[in-house]
Amino acid sequence: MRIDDRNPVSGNAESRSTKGLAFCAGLLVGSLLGSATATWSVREGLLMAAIVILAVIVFLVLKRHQTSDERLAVERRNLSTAVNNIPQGLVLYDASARIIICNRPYIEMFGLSPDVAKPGCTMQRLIAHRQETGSFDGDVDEFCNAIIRNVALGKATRQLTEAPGGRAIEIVNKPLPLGGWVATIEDITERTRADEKIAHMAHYDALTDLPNRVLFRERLEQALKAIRPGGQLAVMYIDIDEFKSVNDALGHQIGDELLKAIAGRLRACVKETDVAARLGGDEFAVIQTAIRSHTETMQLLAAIYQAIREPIDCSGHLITTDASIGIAVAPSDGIDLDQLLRNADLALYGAKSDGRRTYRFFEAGMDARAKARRSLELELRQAIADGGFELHYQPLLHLEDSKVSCCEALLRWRHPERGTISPADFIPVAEETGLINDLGHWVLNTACREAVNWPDHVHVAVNVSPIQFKSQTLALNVATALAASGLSASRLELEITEAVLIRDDEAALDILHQLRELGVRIALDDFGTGYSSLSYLQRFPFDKIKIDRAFIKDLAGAGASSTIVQAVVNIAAASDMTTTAEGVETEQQRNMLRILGCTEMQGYLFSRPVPATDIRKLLSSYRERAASVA
Ligand SMILES: Nc1nc2c(ncn2[C@@H]2O[C@H](COP(=O)(O)O[C@H]3[C@@H](O)[C@H](n4cnc5c(=O)[nH]c(N)nc54)O[C@@H]3COP(=O)(O)O)[C@@H](O)[C@H]2O)c(=O)[nH]1
Repeated sequence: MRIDDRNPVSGNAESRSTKGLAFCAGLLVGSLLGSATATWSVREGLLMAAIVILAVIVFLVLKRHQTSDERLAVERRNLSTAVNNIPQGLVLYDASARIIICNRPYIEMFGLSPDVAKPGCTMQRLIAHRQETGSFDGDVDEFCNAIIRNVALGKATRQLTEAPGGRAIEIVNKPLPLGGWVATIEDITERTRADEKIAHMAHYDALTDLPNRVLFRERLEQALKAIRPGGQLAVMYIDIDEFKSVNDALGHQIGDELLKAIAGRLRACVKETDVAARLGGDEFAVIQTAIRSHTETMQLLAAIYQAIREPIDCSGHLITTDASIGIAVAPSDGIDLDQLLRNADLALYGAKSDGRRTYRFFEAGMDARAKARRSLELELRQAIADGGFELHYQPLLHLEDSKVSCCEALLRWRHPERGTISPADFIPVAEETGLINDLGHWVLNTACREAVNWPDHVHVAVNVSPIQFKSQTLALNVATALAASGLSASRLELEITEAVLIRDDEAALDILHQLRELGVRIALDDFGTGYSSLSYLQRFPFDKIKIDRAFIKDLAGAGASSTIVQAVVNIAAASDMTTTAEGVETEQQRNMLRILGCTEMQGYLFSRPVPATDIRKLLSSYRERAASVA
């Protein structure tokens, strides 16, 4: 490429000194010739001397010129190297909009001909050449005139344009103090991509590529502003139930896969104008816009539940999942962004409090309930610290001979103001907060210590929450409680619900086997509620099935309860499991259970749960009592 051949460094100083030297030489020769009035030989000598001096001066002048030219050539080369090696394109225009310098990066950036983009070329011609070669799309004169106008006003301009290959180019034109201007041209493709990437990262979740909380709020803000009179939008907060247990049991990689799959399914559920976002962890959210009726929100909810509940294959693990969803609708539940979100959150809290796997629309009063629950949590912590709990025991009887075979330990909270609080009210809060681990530990130790006082053949049953199965120390705690109390392992029965086995939870199964190896008995509690899949019975060889009291209540009715109880009894017997009927309140129920072949009964018919002192008295006299009720 040829850049400006003219020397960017001024040559005036050089020529001034050369002229001075020649002037001095002329004066000297003139004065020598003028004063040559003496003899010829003298004149001849003087002439020779003058010639010699002149020759020396001419030599010196020429030498000086040569040195100056060489220096200028070096400077020109240096300048050329410098301007051609900066990463930016550079064009220096003079005041008449002609190129003084046009560097190589500029020519290469736009794929131009060096024969056109060279010193002396006008800006119009250069831009016209860019148009011919496809790197300029627009009106050449209009473009050039706009820059020239701004330069005349002393104003810098900045333009973004596209170079061949789709690269992003930024052109900055800066007027120079002595006229003309410099145009710097930078390929900002990578910088633009990096900026776009940073902007994307700031607004999208890295794992699922769904909008994150920041973008979710922005979109909600826009959607709220866009609500027309009579229009509505719904905000859904979606919490994946028991996600943590998947992470804990199967590892974070599987957890991530699950979240990605759920994100994909949510994305597929919403329409283009809606938003599906991941707010963090297992929290997702949806904005449903332009709703015309409540039915539309119900339809979207149904679609979301169907999508989430469909089993998901994560690296060979078929995971069944579920969700709690809280919904707030604008404008009825609030038109202010934060208020609407607070209400959706309260609705979610309501769904979780009602046992999860369900949805709740925001209702006035939810705030008060949430506050009450929070204060319950604080009081629960205090009660654990103060020892505000006690265990009651409810006997289980052999249906055959009415002998007490076991007593179930049932937790009671003696609240200083509210009296005894039912475990049904505080166990869910204890599970949510993780306090169940401390409580469960206390129950286990207290029950074992109590049971050593009972007749040897009477077992003690202790409820174990699914949350306790997430702790790696459950089997160790059980072993310690047995050792500390001296209770034989075979007298301890642990009651678990199917929630422990609801996932493909190998870790929970491992713990069950560890417990079995200790010699304790494992009972499947509340059978008949929830999914009640018979596959749970195949996955672990339980010692006992406790049939939920809902079936016992309807035993004498026209429904299918007795058929179901019979089926469970048969399945259990075939696998050497015993059966306990829960909630037996009448003689009729007891008689039917005997006929159906059930092993044990538990219920108010024989005894309500009673304090430890009462159970001791009851056990010491149970022979007589058994005889009297038989
Ligand atoms: N993880 C733990 N859970 C516990 C613990 N202690 C109790 N619980 C669970 O709380 C739920 C409610 O228990 P509770 O209010 O004690 O109710 C028990 C009995 O009182 C009740 N029952 C017994 N017989 C009858 C009857 O004839 N009729 C009737 N209406 N109710 C009756 O049943 C509850 C025992 O149920 P189960 O555990 O399924 O055998 C309850 O789910 C407890 O499990 C604890 O320490 N840890």
